[in-house]
Amino acid sequence: DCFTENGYDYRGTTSVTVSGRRCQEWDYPEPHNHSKTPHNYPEAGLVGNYCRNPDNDRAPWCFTTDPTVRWEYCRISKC
Ligand SMILES: O=S(=O)(Nc1cnn(C2CCNCC2)c1)c1cc(Cl)ccc1F
Repeated sequence: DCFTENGYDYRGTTSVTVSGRRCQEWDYPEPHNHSKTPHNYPEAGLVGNYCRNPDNDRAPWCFTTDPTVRWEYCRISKC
């Protein structure tokens, strides 16, 4: 799949980052405790560990399950 503009409206199911790391679940604070939770951002589609752009960055991203890498952009093409 692909994302338009900055992916703010991306609601696909990719959950892999550009480096191939796995995305952390948005509603779980491990390994990275963070403020981008489904509770705080109910309109952002923060479901499972799917790549999203809740803070209007330049592309969909996610926190990673690697404790040494807090977040990364995702492996999704621009449409
Ligand atoms: O919980 S967080 O969202 N973590 C965080 C750290 N970097 N990012 C980037 C995510 C992609 N867009 C740029 C910020 C998010 C977070 C946000 C802010 Cl404003 C401050 C502290 C913090 F912990």
